[in-house]
Amino acid sequence: MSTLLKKNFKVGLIQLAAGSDKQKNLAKARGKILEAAKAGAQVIVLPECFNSPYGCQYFPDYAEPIEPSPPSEEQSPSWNMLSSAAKETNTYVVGASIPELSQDKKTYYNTAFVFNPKGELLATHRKTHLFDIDIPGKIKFIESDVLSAGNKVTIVDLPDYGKIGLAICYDVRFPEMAMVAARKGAFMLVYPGAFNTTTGPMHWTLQARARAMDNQVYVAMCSPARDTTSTYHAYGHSMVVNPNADVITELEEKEDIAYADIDGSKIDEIRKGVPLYTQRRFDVYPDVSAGKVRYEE
Ligand SMILES: O=C(O)CCC(=O)C(=O)O
Repeated sequence: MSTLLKKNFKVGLIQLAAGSDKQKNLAKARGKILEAAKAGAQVIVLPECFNSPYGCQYFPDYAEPIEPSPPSEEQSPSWNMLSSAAKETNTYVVGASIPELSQDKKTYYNTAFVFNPKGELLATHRKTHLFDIDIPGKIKFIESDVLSAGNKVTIVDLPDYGKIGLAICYDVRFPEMAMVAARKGAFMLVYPGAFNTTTGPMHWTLQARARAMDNQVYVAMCSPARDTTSTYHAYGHSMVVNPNADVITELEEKEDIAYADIDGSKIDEIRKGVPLYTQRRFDVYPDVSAGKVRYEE
């Protein structure tokens, strides 16, 4: 019996390319959830922006209101597909993410959902750090032109397994979020994310391994597949990293599903060998997970 994980399980990361037809994107995502469940995955993750192409110009057209909850099929076909696929496959589904339209219809967010095997919503995470970057000659992307930011660290208790930390893409670059989730007991950090062909080769694997190494937890990064006919070229390379910061599964750039066994004893073994959790010096520096942290679990 492990300290953080009640039961070992298989995670499945679905790397798919979303095109311009939302209905087709949802049907494809649903089919892949069924496929992953059939292959034995008990926790299934979709990539950032799975119902729409990735880009500020698309978000308003593909956005769905999810409040009041539960939204009707007409209001949010994406929410309803995720809920019914989780129920049908008896799995946890991290349905991440879609552009969300706020209830007052004034604000857009980039929002991920977690459903339990009964199809009930356990949590939502609104991307907290918006992807506003400008690397001259390479990539400029200003998500805040259209989206607003979420305002919390999200920790989700999966009753069969334990707690996961959930954040989206650019959020991975802010180690404080990961630290808060890990120190509050998360065994795995899940990041649906659409890095690109500039920042992906530079930092995708490094970020995943760094968050795993610093926190001695599993890290799951789930990307869209690369579509070179689209306006944004996703990096792909969905991967799972273990608590020793080893990449234990990694895809290429095309559509595929990555599977990995999540084993609680591995976390205990790594933490026993390198006992960071008993060696931290909060008398020398502050504990970012203590004091004023806005989080939800
Ligand atoms: O951090 C990066 O390099 C990419 C982030 C990104 O693509 C996103 O937040 O959607």
